[in-house]
Amino acid sequence: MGPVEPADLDSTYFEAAARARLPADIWDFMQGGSGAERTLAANRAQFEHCRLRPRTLVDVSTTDQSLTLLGSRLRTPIGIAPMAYHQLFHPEGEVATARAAGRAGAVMVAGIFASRTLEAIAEAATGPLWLQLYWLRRRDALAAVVERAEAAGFRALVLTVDAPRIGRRLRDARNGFAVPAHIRAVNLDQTLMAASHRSGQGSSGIAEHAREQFDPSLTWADLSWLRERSSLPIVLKGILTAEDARLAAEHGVDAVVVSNHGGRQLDGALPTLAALPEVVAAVPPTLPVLLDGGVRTGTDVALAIALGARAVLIGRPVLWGLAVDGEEGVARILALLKAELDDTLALLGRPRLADLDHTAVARPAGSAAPLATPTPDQCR
Ligand SMILES: Cc1cc2nc3c(=O)[nH]c(=O)nc-3n(C[C@H](O)[C@H](O)[C@H](O)COP(=O)(O)O)c2cc1C
Ligand SMILES: O=C(O)C(=O)c1ccccc1
Repeated sequence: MGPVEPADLDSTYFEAAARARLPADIWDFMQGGSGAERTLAANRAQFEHCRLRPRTLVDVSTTDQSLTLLGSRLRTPIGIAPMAYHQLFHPEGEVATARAAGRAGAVMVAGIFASRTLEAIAEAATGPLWLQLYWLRRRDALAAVVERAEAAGFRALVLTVDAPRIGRRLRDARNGFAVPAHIRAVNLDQTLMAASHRSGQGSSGIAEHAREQFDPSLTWADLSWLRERSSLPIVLKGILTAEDARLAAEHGVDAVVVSNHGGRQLDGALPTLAALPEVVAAVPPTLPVLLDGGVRTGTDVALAIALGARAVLIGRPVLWGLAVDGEEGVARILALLKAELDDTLALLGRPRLADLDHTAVARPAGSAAPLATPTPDQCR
């Protein structure tokens, strides 16, 4: 056998290759964060800051990264975060992403701003699909999408709660970013979408669109509206505090995603890995907590799971893979992350996900002892 494709040794190749292929404004839209991009950087920095405590002389001849999440069997805790308009990155869009997710045995969260129909995505998928929602002023349009998702076989609804409006994305404002006319959020009534395709004054088409169509009056009391319309599990995405985690549990949600939207919403918000322990501590142990934001390696996945996440979602690297080689590119990204996680589990002496607890994480700066219990300041 010859040497392995250097491309498949880590995800940075895909990042560079995607940048070389994409128009500069689409690259900026994808890669960028809000404001000074402090939270975008902090998500990565927090993972860099944490260290693992490997155990030895553990039988790791069999490793296992499979799990059951909201009733679905998954071959990996690494899933695909909801992202708008995959056709910006490849002509097959979400259909290619769904095929790759199925091949990996990974969950895919499709976005309400998907550029392919829910039915086409479901047709292509061979693994579990969840649908992400924004709280639209047009509740009839939201209800229609929920009904179609349920009919198409989607298995959970993921309501994004960190975007009553779009964050100040300076790159998009400078570029006057607008979604190209031929790429459409086909699951929504086109009469609602016009603003997305025009660049606004000192703002992007997406920000203008959200100002028109997103309902910023959403509160906890509105969750019952969604409950009444669907029997699917409900997941809240964008929880960063113990207070909101407690409220989520009290309101009967089925899971939460610790997320700051990949540093694209509130700049200055805390990094997700730092928020994770307090969220985990605030909810019953049976309530799954997921995390996204800056997860780039198998080590990152293991750190998140050790600090209490049941699974992680990957954002931008999936789009790098999609831009580089469609379904095949996404499949390669997922295979790479899974292989890295498999190596991490073996070398860490924790061959199953259930073996990964807070004792696998060291305090920073070389301190050997784990904290007795995970606390909000663990590995800060
Ligand atoms: C291009 C792009 C589009 C996104 N669109 C959505 C969206 O429509 N809905 C949503 O809830 N999150 C959206 N997100 C946020 C992701 O779901 C996720 O929280 C974030 O990308 C995770 O961070 P990471 O990219 O560092 O992995 C988007 C992110 C990117 C990069
Ligand atoms: O959520 C996002 O980050 C995002 O970029 C977006 C895209 C389209 C509509 C709304 C938000």
